[in-house]
Amino acid sequence: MGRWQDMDLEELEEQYSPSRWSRRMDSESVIQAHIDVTTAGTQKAQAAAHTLLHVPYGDGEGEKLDIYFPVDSSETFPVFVYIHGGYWQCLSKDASGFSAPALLSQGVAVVALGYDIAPKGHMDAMVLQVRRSLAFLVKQYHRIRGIYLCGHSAGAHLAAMVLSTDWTEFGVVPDIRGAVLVSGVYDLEPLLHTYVNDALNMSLEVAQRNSPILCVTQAVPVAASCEVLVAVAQHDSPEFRRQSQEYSQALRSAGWSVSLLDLASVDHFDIIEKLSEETYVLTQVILNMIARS
Ligand SMILES: N[C@@H](CC(=O)c1ccccc1NC=O)C(=O)O
Repeated sequence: MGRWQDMDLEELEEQYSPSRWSRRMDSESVIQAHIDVTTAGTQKAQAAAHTLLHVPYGDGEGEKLDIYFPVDSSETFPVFVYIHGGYWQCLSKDASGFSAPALLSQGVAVVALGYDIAPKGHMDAMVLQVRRSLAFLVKQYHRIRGIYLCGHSAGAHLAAMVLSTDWTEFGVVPDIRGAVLVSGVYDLEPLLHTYVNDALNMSLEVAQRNSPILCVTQAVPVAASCEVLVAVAQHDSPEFRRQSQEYSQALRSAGWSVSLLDLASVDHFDIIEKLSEETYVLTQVILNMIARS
């Protein structure tokens, strides 16, 4: 595979269309199945768990989050914060609670973040929203014992941007002990030339200042205690796989503690859907990460 700069537009669009790389279903079906499975999984989780839904973390309509409490929530508990994907233009927190059953049973709370997707939301605003939602959480809930961030696809991009946050203006430094970045995009520039940018309407400047690979911060002692897991699917496109490799390397070079997880036999969608299963390798890796720190 050549450099993205040398690809023609058709090839670039193919590389940045995750659904075309699934071996399970055709493009349209795999996206529909993803929406169906994550929505149904979230409804099931909400029916079974003690929850606080639609908690506002700001004044905006889309600035809401859902909290799923673990079975025994009398003490402090670790919190798994999930940021959904959908190329910053689809999906919502209402399809973001499917991992809760597997985590709640192990004493981990789950928070599903909402943010304003495009065309209402702009890239700068989405990044600010997820940062503010974390500041809100730690100010509001004192029973949090460590935050474990997780994002899928576009959500992994937003989670990665959280890692490069200068918290001074937020009045609080969240205790982020782990980050699980699943099938993400860390350099937005190639997207400028694809259909993905039709709704986002990013300029080169916006794409660059919101590209995690261009704003990797030197790991400070507090960040060194934060473990980063960059996960990518065997059936992600070569460009998605390259982005994960390059971003994990960039973080490592800056002193972060990073593991690159190349997950076999999954694609861009079931790599995250399977977090509903307790025995799935990524679920186990996340639970181990939380248990260790
Ligand atoms: N049009 C895209 C859709 C897509 O990328 C997507 C759909 C649902 C959830 C996550 C996605 N990818 C990244 O955020 C595709 O071809 O797969």
